[in-house]
Amino acid sequence: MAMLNFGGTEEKVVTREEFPLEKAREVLKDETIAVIGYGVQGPGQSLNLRDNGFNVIVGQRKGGASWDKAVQDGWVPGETLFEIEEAADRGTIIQYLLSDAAQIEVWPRIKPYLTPGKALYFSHGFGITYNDRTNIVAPEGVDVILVAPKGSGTSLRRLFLEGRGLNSSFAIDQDATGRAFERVVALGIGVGSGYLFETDFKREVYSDLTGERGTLMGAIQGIFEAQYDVLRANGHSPSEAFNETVEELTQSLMPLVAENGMDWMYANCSTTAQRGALDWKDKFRDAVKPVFEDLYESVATGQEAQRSIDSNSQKDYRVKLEKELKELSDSEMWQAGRTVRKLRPENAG
Ligand SMILES: NC(=O)c1ccc[n+]([C@@H]2O[C@H](COP(=O)([O-])OP(=O)(O)OC[C@H]3O[C@@H](n4cnc5c(N)ncnc54)[C@H](O)[C@@H]3O)[C@@H](O)[C@H]2O)c1
Ligand SMILES: CC(C)(O)[C@@H](O)C(=O)O
Ligand SMILES: [Mg+2]
Ligand SMILES: [Mg+2]
Repeated sequence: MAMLNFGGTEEKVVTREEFPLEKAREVLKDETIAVIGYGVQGPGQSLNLRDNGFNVIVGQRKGGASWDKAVQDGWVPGETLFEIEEAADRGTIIQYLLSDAAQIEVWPRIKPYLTPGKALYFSHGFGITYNDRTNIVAPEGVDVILVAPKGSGTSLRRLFLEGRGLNSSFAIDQDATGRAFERVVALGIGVGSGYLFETDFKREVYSDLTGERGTLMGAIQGIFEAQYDVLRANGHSPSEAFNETVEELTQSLMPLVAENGMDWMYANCSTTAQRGALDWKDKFRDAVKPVFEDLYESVATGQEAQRSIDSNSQKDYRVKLEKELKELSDSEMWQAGRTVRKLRPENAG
């Protein structure tokens, strides 16, 4: 592992230069990787692994949309696509990529196939960290490892096809074979990661739950709504409110921030924007920091995990969820967004 300096703190990371694909293929040459679940991460990881030359099979319950998608993606029933139990039986590495709620339900059917020497792989620390609530406890003889891509499975695949990669964290919870490190790093490279940084299951789940509830999704939507509503309440048109809140951010500023950092953006906007952004950023930070502290506390006490488990186990949860998602989708802001996206020159006509 390479020691790199991240703003003054030294961290151990794995890069593709140091651990190239050929090395990953060599490490996993005798393994069968069974990807269980073909939802969002399942397709991204399994297709990248397959295209990278690894021996991959998919396990998915038959008869639903995910099974059909797997067939469309070239997985062949009876050859590379199986029911969950059969794939778990055939795999030497079991990538457990069912939804976190389904992992709890299906666990008793997976456990018998975790014979000594196999590896159990997760992309989230949820099941293991909160095992007092999930009952997911791996047998002693198996490696328990994690590669968590920091982004959607959809982007993992898209970036791979563009010759790019999403960064991932990796962790080892149990090294039964002495090979857990080479296995986890080889898998991290194989699924199409950019660089890999080290974590443990608990820190992965705490940071991931914070991030998705915070700046990645929860907080950003809250900020969008607040600004959009204030602009609309003050007589601005939906077009003006949407462009000033979302479209400019995603189309113009964030690609520049991705390339160069927000520090560069602050140095490369108008002097008027620069003065205002410098003056207002601390007010926003001070307003939301207590919310982030509450959020982290709620993650650390297990309250967020319990809420997710309880919600997902309700019989009518799907119906209620659809209703909540429809409200978001029907909001004026996201309706306006659909019109704005249609009007992008690349989509128009
Ligand atoms: N969605 C992402 O992009 C993303 C990103 C990073 C990490 N993760 C983690 O990866 C793992 C997989 O997440 P996902 O979002 O890809 O999952 P998902 O919600 O897309 O579900 C995956 C599969 O689970 C199957 N499934 C659901 N309920 C089932 C049941 N009761 N019995 C059998 N199969 C069932 C579905 O058919 C689906 O194909 C999770 O641990 C998640 O936290 C997801
Ligand atoms: C893609 C995210 C939000 O990063 C992931 O953590 C998830 O749970 O879907
Ligand atoms: Mg997550
Ligand atoms: Mg995440």
